[in-house]
Amino acid sequence: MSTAVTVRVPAKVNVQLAVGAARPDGFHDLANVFLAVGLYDEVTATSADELRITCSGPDAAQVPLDRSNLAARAALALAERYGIEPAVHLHIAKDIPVAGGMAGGSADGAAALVACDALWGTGASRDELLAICAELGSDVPFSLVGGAALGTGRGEKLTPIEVGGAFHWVFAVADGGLSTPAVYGEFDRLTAGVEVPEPAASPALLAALRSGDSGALAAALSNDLQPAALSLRPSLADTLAAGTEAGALAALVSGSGPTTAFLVADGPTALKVADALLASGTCRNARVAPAPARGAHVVTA
Ligand SMILES: C[C@](O)(CO)[C@H](O)COP(=O)(O)OP(=O)(O)OC[C@H]1O[C@@H](n2ccc(N)nc2=O)[C@H](O)[C@@H]1O
Ligand SMILES: Nc1ncnc2c1ncn2[C@@H]1O[C@H](COP(=O)(O)OP(=O)(O)OP(=O)(O)O)[C@@H](O)[C@H]1O
Repeated sequence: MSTAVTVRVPAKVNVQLAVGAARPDGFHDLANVFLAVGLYDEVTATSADELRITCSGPDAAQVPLDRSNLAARAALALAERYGIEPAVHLHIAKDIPVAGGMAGGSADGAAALVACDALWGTGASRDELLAICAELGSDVPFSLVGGAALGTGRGEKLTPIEVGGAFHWVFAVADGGLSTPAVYGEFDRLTAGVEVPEPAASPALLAALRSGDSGALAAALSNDLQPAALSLRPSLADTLAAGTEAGALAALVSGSGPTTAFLVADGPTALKVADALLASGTCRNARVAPAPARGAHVVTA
């Protein structure tokens, strides 16, 4: 058995987020096309006397260090299932924006699960790990799987999607976060009295992913939460416009926001768009990231 295990886990962007009407349980049925992107957190699990969470990185002060942290919840869930004492120190090296709509907390949950599984030698099957992920949150199973996938139900039922090439992205990190339940609540308010169609994956979008065609993907991107995020944070329209003017093929809010995502033609254009976004003063930071990226995986054991 290892004494320390480090797991690397990517952020995500939703290249399509089709949202249905609110369900009786408060969740929304989705057609959620996830794409993992190369911005990573790393979670290191080390044996300790008791469960302890630490976090480093520029946004570390915004990350809870108690049992509400998704990494802690993942360790507790696995320990309970296998009758193990959750005596582990989980250190999160955080590079994914916090409360940014890029599934940073979900990523840490999936990474902690993989790390504790390896540290404790539980030997849980992939399906068992995925079931625990789904209990932790709607985005957590995708953080485990990575690549690209269609999420149905509340986003937790995954079907992998083949990706035929690399896509280049720029992410504009906003000041402050947006609460995911608040954005879904705003979606409900904006769609009150309107017939919300059943969410369905776009065939053109799936074909664009399969062929690796950036222009076709740009034409098919969509996010039903974008009007809600813009309603709560109108200044995001300026960021979207700045990236488009700088040469992005397309711009959209990442998931529930407030991070905005820009699909670009190639690596040099990505650097140019990132520079222009920073110079525009409409965001706190701009990050370049390739896609697709691998799901949660052990890097040192
Ligand atoms: C916006 C997305 O990031 C897109 O991938 C996800 O849908 C959100 O996934 P998440 O952060 O893992 O969300 P969860 O922790 O499962 O749920 C948080 C809250 O978001 C809302 N929620 C989430 C997922 C969903 N399909 N419908 C919802 O209405 C609910 O108010 C829920 O209480
Ligand atoms: N490991 C974690 N990292 C960051 N935030 C966490 C973590 N665990 C719990 N949280 C809490 O979750 C909230 C949302 O953080 P997170 O970074 O996951 O948002 P998000 O990227 O918008 O999520 P999503 O895209 O899945 O909706 C934070 O404000 C924080 O209180």
